Amino acid sequence: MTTVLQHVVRRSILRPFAKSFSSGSPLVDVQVNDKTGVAIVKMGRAPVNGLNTELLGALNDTFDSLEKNKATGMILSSSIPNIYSAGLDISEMYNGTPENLTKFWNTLQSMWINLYSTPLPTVALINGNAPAGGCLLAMSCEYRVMVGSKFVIGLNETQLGLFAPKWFQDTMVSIIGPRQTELALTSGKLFSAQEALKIGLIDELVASEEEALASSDKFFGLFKRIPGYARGQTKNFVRAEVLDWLLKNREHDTKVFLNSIQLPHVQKGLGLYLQSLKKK
Ligand SMILES: CCCCC/C=C\C/C=C\C/C=C/C(=O)SCCNC(=O)CCNC(=O)[C@H](O)C(C)(C)COP(=O)(O)OP(=O)(O)OC[C@H]1O[C@@H](n2cnc3c(N)ncnc32)[C@H](O)[C@@H]1OP(=O)(O)O
Repeated sequence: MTTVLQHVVRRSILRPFAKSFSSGSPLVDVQVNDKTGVAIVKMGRAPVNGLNTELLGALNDTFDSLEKNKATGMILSSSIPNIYSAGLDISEMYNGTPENLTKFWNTLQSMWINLYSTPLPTVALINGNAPAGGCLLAMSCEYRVMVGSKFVIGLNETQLGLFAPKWFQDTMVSIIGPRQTELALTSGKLFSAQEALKIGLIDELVASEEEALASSDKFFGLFKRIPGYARGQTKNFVRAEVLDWLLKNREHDTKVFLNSIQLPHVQKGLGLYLQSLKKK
């Protein structure tokens, strides 16, 4: 039997996410809680939320609009069952022209800079697998809640014959430290939910989206009495080192990406990996 309290709690979690806010893209759904001002942003690019130029651009525009429209917080999640994001869309990196590869990489950099540095409090509600770029999205938020114990998360780039760029690596170092990051990245480890919780890569593991929303509410509640400017500046200082590297080295980072990704053996590896995914 549902108690009155359970009913009230359930209603307060589920009902208020009613006001839609157009992201301007069919790939990103945004609902703003009209009482709290918290936005829930759901990626919805079938089949696996592969991060292509279009989805990355749509996310970037969404983050901008939420800041401009004075949202009070953001939950980044997915509307695709069992998938948070499969990471960068490999088809964008396979056989791409230098122009398209550059545009793709620059859009990824801009999206990350915006997400990582937003003054809004951010929660990743990880309701599916989150390899590589999917893990980067989650790690760039301030708090990570995974729903269900069957999913994996991590930077598995070396398994594809790639390496995670320095800013991906630094983002992980800032969460689980250099020792665990080195171990995880050199082996391309995908952590189970339990392992991720133990190592601190996620903050909570819950059984349902309802619980995850309640955890997010609790996280946002921490800042109720904290002036936004003080909170934002503090976040800036904590994140400055990781962020500044990319801000100062964008061109160099793009060159490293372009030069490495176009190497014949790297392209061959990507082609084989894509084929292996399609054969499954
Ligand atoms: C040495 C040189 C280095 C250069 C270094 C410079 C910079 C670094 C460059 C890049 C960093 C890379 C970051 C990345 O994010 S790479 C992406 C890594 N992602 C993965 O490895 C995940 C792969 N996918 C999966 O494991 C699974 O798909 C899944 C997410 C667990 C979901 O499994 P499920 O069974 O539900 O789905 P399918 O596997 O059947 O997939 C459905 C469909 O989607 C296609 N697909 C899956 N993932 C991707 C992807 N990342 N990109 C493009 N397409 C993807 C898959 O092929 C299927 O396609 P189909 O046509 O068969 O429907």
